[in-house]
Parts: sequence; structure tokens; C-alpha cells
Amino acid sequence: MADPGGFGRGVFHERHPALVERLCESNPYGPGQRSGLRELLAESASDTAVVRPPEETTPGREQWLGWGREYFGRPWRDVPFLWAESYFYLRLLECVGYFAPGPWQGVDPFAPMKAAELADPALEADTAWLDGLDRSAPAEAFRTLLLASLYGNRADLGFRLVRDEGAEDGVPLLADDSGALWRHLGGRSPGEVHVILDNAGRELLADLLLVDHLLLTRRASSVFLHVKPRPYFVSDAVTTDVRDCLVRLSSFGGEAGKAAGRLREAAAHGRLRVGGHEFFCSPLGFGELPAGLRAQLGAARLCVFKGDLNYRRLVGDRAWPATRPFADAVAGVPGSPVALRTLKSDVVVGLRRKTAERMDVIRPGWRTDGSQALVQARLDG
Ligand SMILES: O=P(O)(O)OC[C@H]1O[C@](O)(CO)[C@@H](O)[C@@H]1O
Repeated sequence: MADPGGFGRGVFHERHPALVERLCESNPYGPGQRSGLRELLAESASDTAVVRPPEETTPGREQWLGWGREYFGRPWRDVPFLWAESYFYLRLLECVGYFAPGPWQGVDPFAPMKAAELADPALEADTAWLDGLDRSAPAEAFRTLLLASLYGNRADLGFRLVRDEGAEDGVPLLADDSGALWRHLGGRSPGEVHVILDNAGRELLADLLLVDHLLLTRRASSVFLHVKPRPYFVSDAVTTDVRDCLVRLSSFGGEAGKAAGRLREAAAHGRLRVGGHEFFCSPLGFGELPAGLRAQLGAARLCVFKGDLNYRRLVGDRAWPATRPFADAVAGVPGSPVALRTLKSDVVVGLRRKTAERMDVIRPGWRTDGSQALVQARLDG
């Protein structure tokens, strides 16, 4: 994998085999699907096998032929990490029959893993802190919900395939623009907030609570949730995950259950909308948004980008100096982007030199071990 730190190699050599194992345990796949998955694993982890184009019948093939013009026919290990990972998930869906007419068409291979997470009986108790939040000062309540959404990002199922540790709550953020964000949202009459979602399950539950708070406190006039148009990166949210999370939230008592009711109401009145643009499963950075989506995000009061993969696409998946200003890195992104991200891959920008130097000394794996988090924003107007 063309990644300087060798991190991507670990993803293809450790995480993906564990993922395929789980998929084969949790779905009653037949021999063709299983051998397809194992061949994909072997091919994508090999040092010599070349990347081949999508199958003739795969939707979006033409677009992928363009995006992969320089990469098809080259060994997987020579292809940029972000491109290779994104393409791996398209090929995985081909292997399980997601695109082909037949019984597996449109069936989310990750659904059993997502459902198991959502069935966790501890989830309701995990939201008990919401009761009583109305006694906090408004800025404090906002920050609590923002951090819940941020730390929800630790729960992604792909990451947990090989690791089950993360930041302890209360670890200082590496960068924290949450105060500026609070002022930005309160500064004028409320506008539309877009949330570029990441994972379903725990993370999405926390995201929905933040969304409810923004609507309830009139920090947002409406909210647009961007989901993936198809299953991607294991637990990335698709439309049915938004529905399933709302159903789960509705089963909770207290404030969480009330939030679910308000969110349904907001959806019914068009103040909460969901969209799954094809761009979100592409291997492109957010500087390369198609015109319609660019205009939509550009008109928003705020665009919240959740998680690690969105961060890589936001700032560019490169070995930037950690001190590169965040505003420079997102110069091509419209609107007012804010990143809520737990660090799970090498790329990071916008840090103070002494923060990065100190982390290198006290915690060598800090960029990828999920222990650190940040809130970074470039707030326009
Ligand atoms: O769910 P998140 O926060 O986007 O994290 C997914 C991350 O996991 C990986 O797939 C492997 O670490 C990264 O490539 C990706 O950035």
C-alpha cells in the first residue's frame, strides 16, 4: 500500500482478514460468496497481484474506471491507501452479490454486526446523563452533547475488529474549537446544519442526540444528515441505520426517548432530512465535491464531518506536517467545516508544535490507537 508509515498495510493484512471472518460467521453465505471474499483478501494483500476493474454489471463502473485510471493494472501495494480501501469495499459488495439480481441484492453484509451493537442492553443506561442536562448552562450542555458525538466515533466496528481500547473520557483534546463553534451557531438567526455522518450504532445515537439539541435550542433551523448510499467501511451509516437508531432511541425512557419523538416530528415536517449522495462512497477528497453537493454544503451554516475517514478526505490523506494550519488544509472545502474526529490513522493537521512533539514522546501510537480526539473548525461568516 502506498502509505509511508505502513499503517495501511496493517489494515489490509490484519483488519480485513478479521472482517471477512466475521462476515462469513454472521451471514449464511454460500461457497461462491465465501471464495470470492477470500480471493479478494488474498489479492488485495498480495505484493504482486494487480487491481482489476469492477465487474461489467457493477453500478458506477464507468465512474470507477475514471477514478482508477492510474491504478487499475498496478499492484495493490502501489495504490494510495484511501483509494485502495474505498475500492476494497466496492469489491467486497460484488463478492457477496450486493449488486447482482438475486436473493442477496441490496442486503447489507454488515447488518448483523450493526444490529448486535444496537441490541446492547447497556445503551440505554449510557444515555442516562441526558437527564438533568437541562440544568446545565447552555454552552456547557452544548459541549457535553458535542463531546458525546465526538467520542461516539471511538465505537466504530471496523476499528474494534483489532482493538478495543480508546480514549478515557476527560483526556484533553489535541485541538479544541468547540468554543468558537458555540459562538458561531449562536451568532445569527439559525441556519441549516449538515452532518456528514460516520458510523451507525452508538456513534449515530450520540449524533442524533446532538442534532435534537441543535434543533430544540434553535441553534439550527434544520438539519441534513448525509449517509452512505451503500454499506461501506463496515459500520458506516446508511439510511436504514438512521431509522434503526431512531427506533432504538424511541425505546429509551427519559430525555433520550423524548428526543426520538422530536426527531420524528422534525423529519415529518422536513426539518430533518437524510440524503445518500454517491460521492460519499467515492475515493475522492472533499475538495473535489460535485457541483450540486458543493452548493448544498456551501449554503449551510455549518458542516459537521464525523470521524476518521471523513477527516482524511477533508484535509487530504497525506503525510502533512502536524502543524499545517487546518484552514489551509480545508481551503478547497465549501461552507464552514468542523471535524469531530478520534484519531485512527496517521494523518493530522492543525496542531501546535509542542502538542505533536509531546505526544510523540509520551504515546508513540497516538495517531492511530484511538486514544486521542480533536474538534477543528474553519468557521466562515
Ligand atoms: O469510522 P472512522 O472513524 O471513519 O474510522 C475508519 C478508519 O478505519 C480505517 O479503516 C482503518 O483504520 C481507516 O482507514 C479509517 O480512516
